[in-house]
Amino acid sequence: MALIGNSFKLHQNNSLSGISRMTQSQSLRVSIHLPKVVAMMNSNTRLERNVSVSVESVVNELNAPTAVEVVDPTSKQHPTAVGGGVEDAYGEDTATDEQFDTPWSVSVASGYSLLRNPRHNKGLAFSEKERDAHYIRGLLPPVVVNQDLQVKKMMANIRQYVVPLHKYQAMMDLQEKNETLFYKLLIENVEELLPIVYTPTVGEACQKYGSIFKRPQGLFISLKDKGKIHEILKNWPEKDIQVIVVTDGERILGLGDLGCQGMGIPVGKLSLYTALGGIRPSLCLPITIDVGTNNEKLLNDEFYIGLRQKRAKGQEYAELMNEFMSAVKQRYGEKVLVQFEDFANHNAFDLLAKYSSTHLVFNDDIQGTASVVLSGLISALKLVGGSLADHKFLFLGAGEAGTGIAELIALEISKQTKVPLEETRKKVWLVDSKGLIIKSRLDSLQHFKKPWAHEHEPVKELLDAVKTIRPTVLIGSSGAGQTFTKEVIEAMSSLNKKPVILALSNPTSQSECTAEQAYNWSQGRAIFASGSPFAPVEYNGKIYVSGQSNNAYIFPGLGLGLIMSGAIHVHDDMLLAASEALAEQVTQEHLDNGLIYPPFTNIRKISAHIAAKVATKAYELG
Ligand SMILES: O=C([O-])CC(=O)C(=O)O
Ligand SMILES: [Mg+2]
Repeated sequence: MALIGNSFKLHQNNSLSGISRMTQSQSLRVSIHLPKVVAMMNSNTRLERNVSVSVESVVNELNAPTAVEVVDPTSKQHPTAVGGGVEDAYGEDTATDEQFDTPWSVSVASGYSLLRNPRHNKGLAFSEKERDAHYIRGLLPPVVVNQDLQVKKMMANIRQYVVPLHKYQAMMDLQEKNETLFYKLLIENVEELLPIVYTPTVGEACQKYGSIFKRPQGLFISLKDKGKIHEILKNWPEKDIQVIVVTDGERILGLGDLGCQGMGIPVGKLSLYTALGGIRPSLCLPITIDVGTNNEKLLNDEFYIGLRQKRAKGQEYAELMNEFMSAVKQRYGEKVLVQFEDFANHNAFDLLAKYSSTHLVFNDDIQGTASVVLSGLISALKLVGGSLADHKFLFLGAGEAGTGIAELIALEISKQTKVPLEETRKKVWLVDSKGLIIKSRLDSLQHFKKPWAHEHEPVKELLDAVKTIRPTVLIGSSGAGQTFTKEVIEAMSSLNKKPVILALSNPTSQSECTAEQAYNWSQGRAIFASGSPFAPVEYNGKIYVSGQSNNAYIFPGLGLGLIMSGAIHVHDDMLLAASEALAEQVTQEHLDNGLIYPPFTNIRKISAHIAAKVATKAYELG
């Protein structure tokens, strides 16, 4: 691995792709040295042989937005020959494509076009020398400013907007004009800007995507493109792609079917891959698969940007997805990571089951959310006491997030106690729209709910389920806002000294309860976290700061670890490793303040830790 053994070299070429494979015996050292590698990816320094990197530099370097290629000089191949996520040192994963087959060629922008190229434009930060070298003298006013001043000005502009959607639009405009500045802004102001480029504002942006649409972002693949998907991938200007986030827009956050307008989600998720995980933007590809929408409002909206037809399903849907998945592997190799995002339950589980053995895929809503919640629970145990096995979990919502989290909890208990999974699942109960999931409902249950059907009398309402199951942990994954009522939280508080309450649904409007409600109704005793952020709450003269239980803590680091290690499959143990790595970042001070997640301000360091643990696990797994 890059820096181990001091026999490697870093080139200033903005890429992760040169990280080469390691043997299994080296895995121990990965866990120690990987953060250094992560740091190096973000530095612009050219490191020659025998350079050692201090641990402090990791944290410093993580704050620089651009990435650097890491190359193993012992490898014969040049990094540009890479087909997938890492250098193909063993010739295993060369994509079957001809690489130079697009009908146009890429040239380095200069002059006027350089100023209109978001990837290379620096605006007023171009130096005198650069203005001469790139033929832009005269195209800019004389002043030369540094990036810090640019950040200061942009933040002042953004703060002037009162409406979050306007802030979102300003951020998207910046991404279109000066990508480097966009990421610097996001990295340096992560807590302030995350709610803008991500949940909750991105939800509203998707709802209004057609009417605020200016320039296309990402790649749109629709039913009309059947048989041509591979050609379409070639139209994308970058050939070396390492992460794809794809949606079909059928279940955007808790907002339902937004069809083609779901594109805001892959775009937002991938900007976090860069800002939170240090992955170079050009390696990231947002994709929306448009198979129609069942959202009547959108179908009748004159500004709707997608296909005006009902959703394709069954064979037609499966064939398009299959063509897509094959084309992706053919074009980018077996090490390209595909993150499924915001698919509806009925497709999400099937797609994951179908492609997890042939592709490097994970479903963020099932697995990413599970990993972040498990991590929060590991930390919560330090506040409430006991081991996971001592607790009882009740979910409202038995879809992707609910059953995904439930399974990871049961798996972790099983690992800790050596009790079979079938038994540990009995610690976990789920309520769906028809009530408690129980044995007598087995025949009519969707397949992903069946493992959670335990022996019990029918219970219709959540409140009654709380009273009869007597959970210590209540988790909302229903997509339905205001479902943790005063009575529900009071019941949880009468059963538990410190009830653990997680209201995971996004955006804020869909949250099962607000932070204020959780603290007020539990008389300040709840250990609370939510999917979308809430401002601190004052209760009885004390300030309560709640954590954000959102998969954004996990996917950038998980993805980075997968890419770095050259993994070709995602294993549940990697998700467990990510959970533990995140929980390790929660300090006593955080816990003393009731926080079960570390603040987002340190997210790049946190992602580096997660990546290191995930990569270590990948090597352990062979
Ligand atoms: O996007 C988010 O904030 C978390 C998530 O995956 C979802 O709610 O679907
Ligand atoms: Mg999602």
